[in-house]
Amino acid sequence: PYVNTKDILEKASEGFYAVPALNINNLEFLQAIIEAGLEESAPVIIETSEGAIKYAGNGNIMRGAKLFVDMVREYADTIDIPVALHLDHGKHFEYIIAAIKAGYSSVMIDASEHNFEENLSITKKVVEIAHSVNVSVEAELGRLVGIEDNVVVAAHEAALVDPDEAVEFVEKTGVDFLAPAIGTSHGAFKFKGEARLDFDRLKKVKERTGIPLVLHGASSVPQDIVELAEKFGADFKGAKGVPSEILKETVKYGINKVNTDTDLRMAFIAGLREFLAGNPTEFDPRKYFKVPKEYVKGLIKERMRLLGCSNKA
Ligand SMILES: O=C(COP(=O)(O)O)N(O)CCCOP(=O)(O)O
Ligand SMILES: [Zn+2]
Repeated sequence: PYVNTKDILEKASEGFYAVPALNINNLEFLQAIIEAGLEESAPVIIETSEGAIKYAGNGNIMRGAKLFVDMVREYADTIDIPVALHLDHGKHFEYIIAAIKAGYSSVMIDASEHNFEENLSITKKVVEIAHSVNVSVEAELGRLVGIEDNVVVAAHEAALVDPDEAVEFVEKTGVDFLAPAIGTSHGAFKFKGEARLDFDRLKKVKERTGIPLVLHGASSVPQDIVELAEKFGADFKGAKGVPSEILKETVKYGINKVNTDTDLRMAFIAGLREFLAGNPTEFDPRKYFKVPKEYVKGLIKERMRLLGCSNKA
């Protein structure tokens, strides 16, 4: 069934596990995600960024949002695992309102580049609107910056979440789940040196707010996938993600939604490059997208098990 993201995440928070939030831009990634959820009997959170909505709607925001709601609802209403659709990194009202109008389960208002007061007032406004039509809301405190080479430069320190602000922020905005910046960053090149996240801040935010928490920039960038893609012509030199054991630690300290996009992209491109190299005569997308989808599905199933949401549907 199609559910509210908040329902999935409150169960995860109570059960001390996490659910991957999986980004889509097209049909194939959605298919891989749904199949993985069914095979793992796990709850599924699908999310689309503003860029994905623009891409699917060819620039028409309402069309893009409606396309994703229709695709996801058609699947969700015909299977027995809970499925939610979330707007990821909503920064502009036209996307946030379009997502709410189209029928998204939840929206993120990402006002983290503003100062605390402005982030708070913008988030409060979105929560009032979204809650009036039973849509749940995610917000972000602090900014996504890698903790470079173990030296947490003062500037980065300032970018990380301030646990003292988190309580006031959650109380005054009524936000349903929160993304505290603890040292991750988007993409495949997250750390130059050793991967390090600020668990101390994470623990404090969880203790003080008690609400479901979100980790952005959480992809692991598995080396075997990187090597497979490079074997068939990719150049991902220096790619490094969040090691699995560190990801597991974040769940222990209160993370319940784990944003995962880069890993899906890496699995897909590795599978696609491998298949195309071995099948020069193939030109049917239903054939040449099959192996990439299998790689994406396999990675998602592993991640569901790592995060503890398998058999939690
Ligand atoms: O936190 C993440 C993904 O983190 P990852 O890169 O570690 O997978 N996300 O919110 C996904 C952001 C995708 O945005 P866009 O479609 O504009 O590229
Ligand atoms: Zn993100």
